[in-house]
Amino acid sequence: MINATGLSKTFKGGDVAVKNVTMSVRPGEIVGFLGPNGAGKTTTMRMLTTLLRPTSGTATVAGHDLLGDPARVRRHIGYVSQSGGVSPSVPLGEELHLQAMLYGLSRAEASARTAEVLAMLDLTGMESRPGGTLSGGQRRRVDIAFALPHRPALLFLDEPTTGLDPQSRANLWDHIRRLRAEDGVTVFLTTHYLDEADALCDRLLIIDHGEIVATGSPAELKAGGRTLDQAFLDLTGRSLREEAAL
Ligand SMILES: Nc1ncnc2c1ncn2[C@@H]1O[C@H](COP(=O)(O)OP(=O)(O)OP(=O)(O)O)[C@@H](O)[C@H]1O
Repeated sequence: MINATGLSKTFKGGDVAVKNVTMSVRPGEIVGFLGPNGAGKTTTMRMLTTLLRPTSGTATVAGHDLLGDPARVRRHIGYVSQSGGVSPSVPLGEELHLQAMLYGLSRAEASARTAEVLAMLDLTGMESRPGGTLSGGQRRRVDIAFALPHRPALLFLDEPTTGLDPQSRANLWDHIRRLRAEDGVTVFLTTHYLDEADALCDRLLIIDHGEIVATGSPAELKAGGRTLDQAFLDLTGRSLREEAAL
């Protein structure tokens, strides 16, 4: 579903954010992308979702060439950014319907798909609620709903549960698992929560200073009786990244 070879990104001014990343995600997997602050997760995700052009490297995403055919890649993926995109004042049913039409669905198809997507995220009956009236957990479910009208095969989630309480996080994990089980959606997500990576993901990729430093299932990374937190710190060190960057 994702095959990337040698992906790199150097920003203007010479900041090398991602160095020679080679990775793959198989159809139907839920893969977690972990790394300290500033490690290169969002930059990699933005390249894989066509939002940022790699400085070098190639990738196939959802069956299409990232650099040669980005429009087709976009048609087959969904992307939920860290900040989401729910309007605080527009009723969410209206906004989702509009979103579906922007993806090219007819008015009737958009209505049917809106109802379907709201049901998938347990939001049925909330169509008339503006985003500003929703709880944090509901808002994240709406963010995901907005990424689904065109039935993407691959969903990118950038820190989907940051700021949610434990109940809302567990609830969102259930929804992500359901998307995979019932619709066959492959999921690639970033997270700083290692319990989330452990509970939700089939496989983890760990990035540090722009390079992949480990890959494996949670069980593989915990081999030798380590917790995932210990494994993460062993692989990426204990220095504080934000302070180091100052
Ligand atoms: N537009 C930009 N211009 C210059 N440097 C950038 C830009 N965007 C990101 N960077 C730098 O690239 C590096 C990787 O950033 P990125 O946002 O990908 O990290 P991250 O792993 O997603 O971090 P976090 O966990 O804090 O979200 C950082 O050093 C960051 O400062």
